[in-house]
Amino acid sequence: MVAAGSITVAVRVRPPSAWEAARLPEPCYDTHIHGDAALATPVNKPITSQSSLRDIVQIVDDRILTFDPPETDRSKAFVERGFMPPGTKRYKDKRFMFDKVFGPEARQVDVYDATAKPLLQPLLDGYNATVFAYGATGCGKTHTISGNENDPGVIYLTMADLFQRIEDRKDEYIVDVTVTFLEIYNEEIRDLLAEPGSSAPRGGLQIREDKVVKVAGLVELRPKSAEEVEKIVLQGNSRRTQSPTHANETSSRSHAVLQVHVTQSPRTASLTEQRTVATLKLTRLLKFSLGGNCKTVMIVCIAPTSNHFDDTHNTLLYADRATKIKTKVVTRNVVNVDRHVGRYVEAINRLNAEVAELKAKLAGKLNTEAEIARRKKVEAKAEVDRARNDMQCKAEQTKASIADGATCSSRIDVAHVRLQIIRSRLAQIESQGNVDSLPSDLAAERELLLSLAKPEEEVLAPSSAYNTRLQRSNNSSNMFDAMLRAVSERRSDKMDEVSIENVKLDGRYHRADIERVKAEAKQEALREAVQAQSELVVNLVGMLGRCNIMLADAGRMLRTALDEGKDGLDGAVRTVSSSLQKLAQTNDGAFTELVGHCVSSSSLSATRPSAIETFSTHSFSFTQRVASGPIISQQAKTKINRRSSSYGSVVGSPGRKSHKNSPRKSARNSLVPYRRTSDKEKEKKKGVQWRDEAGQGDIDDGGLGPKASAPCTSLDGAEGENMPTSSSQRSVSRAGSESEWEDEKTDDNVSMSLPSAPTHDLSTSNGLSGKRITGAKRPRASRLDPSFLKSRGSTLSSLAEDEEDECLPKRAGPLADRNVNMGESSSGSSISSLHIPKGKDRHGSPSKRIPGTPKISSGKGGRRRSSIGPLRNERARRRSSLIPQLSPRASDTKAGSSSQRDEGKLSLGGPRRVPIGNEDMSIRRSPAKRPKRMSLLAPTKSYRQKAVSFADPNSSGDVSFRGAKPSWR
Ligand SMILES: Nc1ncnc2c1ncn2[C@@H]1O[C@H](COP(=O)(O)OP(=O)(O)OP(=O)(O)O)[C@@H](O)[C@H]1O
Repeated sequence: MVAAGSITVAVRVRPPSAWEAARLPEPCYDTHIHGDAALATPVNKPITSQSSLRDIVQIVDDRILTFDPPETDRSKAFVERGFMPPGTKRYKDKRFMFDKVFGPEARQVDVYDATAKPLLQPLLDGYNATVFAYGATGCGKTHTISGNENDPGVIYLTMADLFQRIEDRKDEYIVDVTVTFLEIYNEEIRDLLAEPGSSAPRGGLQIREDKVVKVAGLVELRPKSAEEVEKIVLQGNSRRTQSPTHANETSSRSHAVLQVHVTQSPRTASLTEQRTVATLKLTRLLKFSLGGNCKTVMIVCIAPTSNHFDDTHNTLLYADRATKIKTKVVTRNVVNVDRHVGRYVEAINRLNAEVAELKAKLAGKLNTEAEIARRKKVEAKAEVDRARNDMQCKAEQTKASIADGATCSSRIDVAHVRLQIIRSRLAQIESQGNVDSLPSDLAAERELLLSLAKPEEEVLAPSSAYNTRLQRSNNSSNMFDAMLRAVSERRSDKMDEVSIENVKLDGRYHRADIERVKAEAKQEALREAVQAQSELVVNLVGMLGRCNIMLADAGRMLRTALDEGKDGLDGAVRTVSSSLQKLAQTNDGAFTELVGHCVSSSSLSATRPSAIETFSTHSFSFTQRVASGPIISQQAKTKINRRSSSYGSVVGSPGRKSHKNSPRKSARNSLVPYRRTSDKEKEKKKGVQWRDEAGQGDIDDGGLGPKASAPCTSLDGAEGENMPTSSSQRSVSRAGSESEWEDEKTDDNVSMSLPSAPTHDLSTSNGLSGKRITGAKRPRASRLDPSFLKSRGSTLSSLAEDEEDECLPKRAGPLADRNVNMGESSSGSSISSLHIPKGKDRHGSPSKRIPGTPKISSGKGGRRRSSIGPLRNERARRRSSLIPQLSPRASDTKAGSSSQRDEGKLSLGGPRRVPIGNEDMSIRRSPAKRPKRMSLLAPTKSYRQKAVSFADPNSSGDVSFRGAKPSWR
């Protein structure tokens, strides 16, 4: 409800017409009006005496005007009004104030904005509104309300604005607009929208007044736009009754009323519909529109010149009085329409249509939302795929480089470790005095170590290829990390949280994958290094072991020859010399291949002290286990370190007290890192079993007796009684004793220190399995016995004969030559020995026992177990320390019998007798037996495939290491 108020009164002063302008004394207006109502440029004409008109309206501001203002020029005032007695008011000089005053220059839209426009919103809210023009003839009412095509008036501007607002609220309301247009002339009402010629009631249309004033029979039109309304108005105006007046050639002689009915109802209609009804437009007819329940605007039109002096004066007086009119409270026209049952169908249909319309809108909206969600999903997936591809491509690009870097890193680490150990040993050597005066062996070792260090130093050099590749790899790794970071943290409006998380996860996966590749590359590089190192160790151990055998045999041979007298000494010396020379050459070959340097060139200078004279023991110890195996307890380690001063103790072993008395055992233990404590008892037991089973056999101790030290001589050939008792010396004996190469098989010491290393086929060596005589305290058959060597093809003899025997295949490599005691002996020794009749050699000649060699006993009572036979009896076999074997099967233990031995036909199938030696052993008991032997000396299958034999094809057991060339650099 709008509070009570008054009629809004606005005054519009039209410009002077052309006629008026011609009679005005001076160009006091910017524009003037021609007879056709067009504005014309004023003519600057001088004030003349013919000027008969004057301006009677002076606009003070937008709300105040002065009617008939006084003339400031007194002479001119006298001319205009003549003599006026004193006290008489020559001019009206009356000031009026209205709600709005428009001057002649005001545009149509200015008038609309200040008058009709404020009524639109109340109209749509259900309030009545009326805009009407008031004024004398020819003062501009029609121009203001209707206007013309070129300058539409308030009606057009109002309707245009109304339809626009209806359009804006059409989703909420149903708005119905109807228009009627009538004129009132001579108290008769004529329908201006009725077609010409249509019948009209005599005396005009009738006004019926109930709650509202209505004209019966009026044509109602429903325009949909302002343009339609404009056409309606122009057409209606053309049908108005016109008659020229003195002031207006086209003067409308009637009052025209354009009524616009706006009915508005909400779209959510119910059984009771609430409608707002409002009516807009004009003049006398509008009883309820002027002083009733209506918001009214009166536009007062006046002429500016004295030609309409009285009309203007009266109009202003009337308008001034209109401002004093107080309207009653304006209420909103709300009508509750109770529908008739018959209209329910209409309402339902409308509602159904509305529901369908809303459903369609909702479906469209849902479809749109679904489409948007789908599109976002596709875009997010594309973004994720792009990120994944970026990471995948980069990972593929850099994986190889990063893996290569990891390999280089491992190799550099290995070189570090190697170089550290080499330098440590060098420091030990050099701490023993001036390098120029070092004994020849130390000097040779030093030179070897220097050569060994050289490639490692090259690897560690900052400009080395490994370091360069490592640096390159680090760069690639850094770039890869940066790329992962960038992609993982890439922000895109197209990706949701899940997509971002997926990309991050993918980044973490690639990072982990790269780490896996690096770890695998490192592991592989380290594995290769360990493999190369293991092969080297195995090869060197084999080579060194054989050297020791050679040296021990040489010492023994010389001692024996010395005991026999001068005749034998010369031959022995020559043999030993030749063999040692050969040994040194082959070792040099091996060293040259291994480290690129041989030991005999510079270190053996005449100025240096001879190693033979100066050597006492090896001065360094091994602190690392070479082989894998059970972890040695700290206590055991302590013992090892305390004891392991021997060059020969290449493998740490738990110390045992029995080593003091059994250097061979210590040697065995040095290759067996783990033994159970029960071994001790078994060793004792085995010591008893050295006698033959009949208890009649002599233990061939070489005359030294049970208390003699092992015949494992030191390098200077010292015999057991001269063996050092210190731990280091014992170690030397452990390494240097031939007996340590004997095969010892016990049930509980099968674990070996080098179980997986590709071992050379030492089992094929004639001396290690079949010919070695076990028993640390037993003097064994000397291989230096010329006849023995000749007949058995033993080490030194074979080497000595190598020079003469051109038929022997040449060793292709230095490491192959480390089988210095193989050669032809392996091919025939064990086999031929099997059938040696008692007292005869392999060629059937009567065997001649050489002093110092074990007796080959014959007969029951006097038979001695041969310590040099290709096959050993049970005791000998059980003491084979270097050849771990599986426990002999029961069948093996049953196969042999004392009777067989009594007959001198020692069978491979004898009790606990295991054939060790040539693979092509013709009397091999059973092929199925051989794979059972887990001998260190038995090559693994893979190694066999790699190995190439350079031995006599007949000596199938002589498998050299040529094929297993060390590659640890
Ligand atoms: N503001 C104005 N600007 C320009 N021309 C105007 C203006 N007002 C009126 N006129 C011109 O004056 C003349 C008379 O105007 P109009 O016909 O509107 O008068 P009226 O008040 O309607 O007269 P009647 O009552 O006789 O019909 C017309 O030619 C019209 O074009």
